[in-house]
Amino acid sequence: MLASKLIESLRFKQVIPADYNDFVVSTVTQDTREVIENSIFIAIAGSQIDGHTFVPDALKKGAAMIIAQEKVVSPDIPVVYVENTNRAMAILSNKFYGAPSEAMRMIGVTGTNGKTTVTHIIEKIFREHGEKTGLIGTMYRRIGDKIYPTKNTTPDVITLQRTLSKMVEQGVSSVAMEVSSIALVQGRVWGVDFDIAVFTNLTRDHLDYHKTMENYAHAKSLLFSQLGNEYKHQGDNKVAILNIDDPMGRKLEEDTAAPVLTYGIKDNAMIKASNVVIHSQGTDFDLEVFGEKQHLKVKMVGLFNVYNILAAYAAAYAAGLPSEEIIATLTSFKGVKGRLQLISSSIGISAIVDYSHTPDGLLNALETINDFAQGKVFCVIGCGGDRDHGKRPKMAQIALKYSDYPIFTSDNPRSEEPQAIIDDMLAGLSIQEQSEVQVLTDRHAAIEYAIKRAQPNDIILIAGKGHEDYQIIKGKKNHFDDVEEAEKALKGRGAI
Ligand SMILES: CC(=O)N[C@H]1[C@@H](OP(=O)(O)OP(=O)(O)OC[C@H]2O[C@@H](n3ccc(=O)[nH]c3=O)[C@H](O)[C@@H]2O)O[C@H](CO)[C@@H](O)[C@@H]1O[C@H](C)C(=O)N[C@@H](C)C(=O)N[C@H](CCC(=O)O)C(=O)O
Ligand SMILES: Nc1ncnc2c1ncn2[C@@H]1O[C@H](COP(=O)(O)OP(=O)(O)OP(=O)(O)O)[C@@H](O)[C@H]1O
Ligand SMILES: N[C@H](CCC[C@H](N)C(=O)O)C(=O)O
Ligand SMILES: [Mg+2]
Repeated sequence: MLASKLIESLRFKQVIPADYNDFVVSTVTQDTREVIENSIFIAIAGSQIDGHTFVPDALKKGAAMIIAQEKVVSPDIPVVYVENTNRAMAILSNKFYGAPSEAMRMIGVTGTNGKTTVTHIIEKIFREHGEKTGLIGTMYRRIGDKIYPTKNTTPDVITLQRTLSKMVEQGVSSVAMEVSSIALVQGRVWGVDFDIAVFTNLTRDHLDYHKTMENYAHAKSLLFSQLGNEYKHQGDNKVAILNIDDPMGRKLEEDTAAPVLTYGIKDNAMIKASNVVIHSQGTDFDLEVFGEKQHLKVKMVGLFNVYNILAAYAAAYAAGLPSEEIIATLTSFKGVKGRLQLISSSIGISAIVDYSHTPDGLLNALETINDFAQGKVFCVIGCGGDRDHGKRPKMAQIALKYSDYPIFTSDNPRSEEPQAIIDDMLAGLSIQEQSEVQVLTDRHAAIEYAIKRAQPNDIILIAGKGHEDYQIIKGKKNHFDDVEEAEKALKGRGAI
């Protein structure tokens, strides 16, 4: 595509010089490490560094045009000045990659907890329906069966549009995508034409970034306020899917211009679960769709997973898939790696690896385990470094209240001192309560300690890291896998 054609999509701009030599754009990028001959380099004011300082680097590597919002010195190539380079980046990358989201059914899932789980269930439903699917989220980007690594839950807008265009090329028709609050604020999904937007829940997380719960809630609401405002194509069928047991779900009903499909357990939702019975191997409940009831036995455990299942059902229902087909997938779905992942053993001691790294996630995981535990419950828990400090004392209180043996350890301390993070956790407890906690900064030692002390029928929840196969200590990333650690420790006790 010619540069002049591409930048036509930026309505308000100043191009200096106006009479530049046109060229065929090789790529659009915000990162000088990706600049090649004839690239357009977009300078972004980041949280660490100002991308405008990389302009000389971009020139050296062959950039042929710069998009900037601050004055830059570029004697040889044209500079396009815009008000906001983040917005320009969203517009340009969408156009450069041929607006791929418009060619597929896009399902965006937002909320504090459950995004990864819900997107995986949705993906599975559309796959079993016979479609080629795409998945974008915390664990990876997946096109059909091929997995690509990811840095962010919701990628930057260029990586996102590039991924979507690859999906279109490869025949993907439905995409399930996690949309994080941070991505919404940073405009990483501007220009993405969502058909279905799903809200799971809102509880405390990411306050290091958003500062207040109001900002955090506003961020989540952006997915819904962006939905359904333009009914530009005939047959446009936008739907907002909302958990109305969460006050934020009710609020979003007012924010969105799209038709709403509600789900929940407590209130009178359109898609509703009742008579929920949780056991260690699964959950039974009645699914009511507009009043029509049927009994379901699913393999996923826990009340929160009933919410995740309702959300996924609603998304597939909104897309017009037959109910029997959706239910067939829901009842066979075994769950997602690192989400209440059970490691049972021949000695009757079980470990459960779960990605609960928020107060609400931890509370849900422990309440679920307490529902079916026959013996004692151990809880190995730490909190991530360089993240919201406020959640640390809260998670400590929950671990103490809902487990018999809380063991405080490290999650990913990142740049922080491991003991300092644990001290923040302990600060949430009284002196008496602190004496009831075992502290072992080394996560390997903490898991081993819990498994060594456990008796048959006891359950050890290893919380916070789920699918992660690494641990970041003092900025260094080492291999670490909670499931492997649990299996090793169980073997050490004679389990086969
Ligand atoms: C705080 C934050 O959101 N940071 C994101 C942001 O980076 P940044 O603003 O810090 O960028 P920067 O390092 O200051 O660089 C500024 C600019 O200079 C450019 N640059 C930089 C170096 C260089 O040599 N050349 C160059 O051109 C960069 O490409 C960038 O355009 O933009 C980057 C590209 O889009 C993101 O990868 C990065 O996410 C970092 C890795 C991160 O940890 N983000 C977390 C907080 C996050 O986004 N989490 C959410 C939620 C997770 C969940 O709940 O599941 C997520 O969606 O992942
Ligand atoms: N609907 C839910 N409500 C509350 N807690 C949940 C729900 N679903 C999952 N959880 C808990 O939260 C943890 C994370 O789940 P999941 O990975 O699906 O969420 P996520 O929103 O993708 O999280 P992240 O923002 O970290 O990517 C799970 O391990 C579980 O303990
Ligand atoms: N998406 C979340 C994941 C946290 C996982 C936890 N293990 C940690 O490292 O804090 C974040 O980046 O805040
Ligand atoms: Mg996720």
